[in-house]
Amino acid sequence: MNTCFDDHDDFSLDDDTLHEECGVFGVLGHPDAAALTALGLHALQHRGQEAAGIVSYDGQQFRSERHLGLVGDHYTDPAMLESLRGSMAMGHVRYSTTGGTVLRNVQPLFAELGVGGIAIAHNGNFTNGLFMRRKLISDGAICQSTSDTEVVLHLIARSRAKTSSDRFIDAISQMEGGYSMIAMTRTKLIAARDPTGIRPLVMGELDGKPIFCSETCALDIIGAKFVRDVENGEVIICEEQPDGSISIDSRKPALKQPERLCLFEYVYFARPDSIVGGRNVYQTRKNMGINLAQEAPVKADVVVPVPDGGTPAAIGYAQESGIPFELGIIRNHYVGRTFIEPTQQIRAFGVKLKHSANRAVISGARVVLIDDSIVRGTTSVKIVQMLREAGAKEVHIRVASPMIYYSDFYGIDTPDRDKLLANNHETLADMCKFIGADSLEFLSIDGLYMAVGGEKRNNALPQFTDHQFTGDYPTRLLDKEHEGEFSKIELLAGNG
Ligand SMILES: O=P(O)(O)OC[C@H]1O[C@H](OP(=O)(O)OP(=O)(O)O)[C@H](O)[C@@H]1O
Ligand SMILES: NC(=O)CC[C@H](N)C(=O)O
Repeated sequence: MNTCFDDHDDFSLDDDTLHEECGVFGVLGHPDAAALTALGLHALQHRGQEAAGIVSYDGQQFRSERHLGLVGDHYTDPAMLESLRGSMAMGHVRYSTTGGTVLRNVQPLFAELGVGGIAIAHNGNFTNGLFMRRKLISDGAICQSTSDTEVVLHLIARSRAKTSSDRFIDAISQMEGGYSMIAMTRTKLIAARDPTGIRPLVMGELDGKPIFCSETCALDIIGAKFVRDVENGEVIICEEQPDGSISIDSRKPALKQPERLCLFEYVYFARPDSIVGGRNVYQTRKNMGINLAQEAPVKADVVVPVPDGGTPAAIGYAQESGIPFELGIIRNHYVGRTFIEPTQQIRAFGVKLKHSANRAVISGARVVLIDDSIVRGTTSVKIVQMLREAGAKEVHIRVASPMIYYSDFYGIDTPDRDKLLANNHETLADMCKFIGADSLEFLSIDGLYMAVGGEKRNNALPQFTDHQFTGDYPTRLLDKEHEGEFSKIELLAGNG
């Protein structure tokens, strides 16, 4: 993870890591707006651990706190929450996809415009962000960050539309890629989801006041009710009226397209207790395990998950196969997610810090090891070795998603294609040999679709965004097509 230096703060589209996503939260009309936002962000922490920010509006002025680090590192301080006064607040937890981990890129981003102040927060990644940025800069724009999200602020500033919400709509209509966004003006809280609906965004309600957030787990933590998903291509504008009531206006500026939510939300990103696209994530992961047991059975003594990601699928596999589920690997919870570390060397070390074998279960056993996904294979190699050292007789790996062949450009930021295990090896047998397992099988794409949506993939009109597995990108990839042209831009060194 880069913390402050600009040699990492560039515009390269591919790096070595498979990043998380971001999480967004916003609330209007509640006296404890900032505290609710801090709690919501805490529930969304799994979506991004680099930085967290909150912006509030107290009727007179906007207040902002943006910090590198975890929500709990900063927003548990009562004085800090006290300073974020006002009944409207929004926040963001970040995992960078465009622009490094430096303070200037921490969201929400804020700008003072002709129409008043506006703050924006973004989960996703624009596939024409660098292209638009170059256009804006040549037109005189002065960029303060290296994040793709800032482009939206410039487009709002330049829009000829009259109201701030119309300007926001005008701005996002020019953007392509994946985005779930929240924006806040002096009077309005706005939520928007890209036309394909790649990233999730839900609407909730607490004491009659609207809330928007990336996942329902952020509603649960504050005791808010789930109202509905923000639809793909929808912009919802909430405004406090003089009598204290809140108007809610739904607009559909984009041409209607079928929704294609990203399958990786179900495979890995979303919290298991969240309801994403109307489906309980835990249940979809269990289904993946059930389908995997049907597709790739094996004779074994125990089903062992790679915790935490592999646990729900392992429960499903065990139930379907009749092989007992055991916690054969114990996870140290004081280590974060491992595939987000910057270098392969540190990653390898991280896996050891994180998992240890439970010898009492493993010794002398034929193990079916279940993981949710294999990206580079780092985790699998280490864990197989660890299980063998703990005395496992056989180790059979079963992966609850298909092989990953393609990079992501919508907010996950997968490693270069040549670092993906499936691209580095000709055959399944080669992969298995590299990992050191006795056998290796992946869930089929139809098995994954069935687990999530109950139907096989409709190849003519796929129900989900699944480019990691299929190479079928639901939007143009303009920045990728012009990749070489964006690499070097001068930037001020330092953290601010
Ligand atoms: O093949 P690799 O490059 O090693 O990446 C894949 C691994 O990374 C993820 O787990 P992560 O370490 O993020 O932990 P989690 O399951 O606890 O979230 C995923 O669940 C796999 O175990
Ligand atoms: N992972 C994300 O959703 C990142 C949002 C935005 N593209 C950023 O880099 O800040």
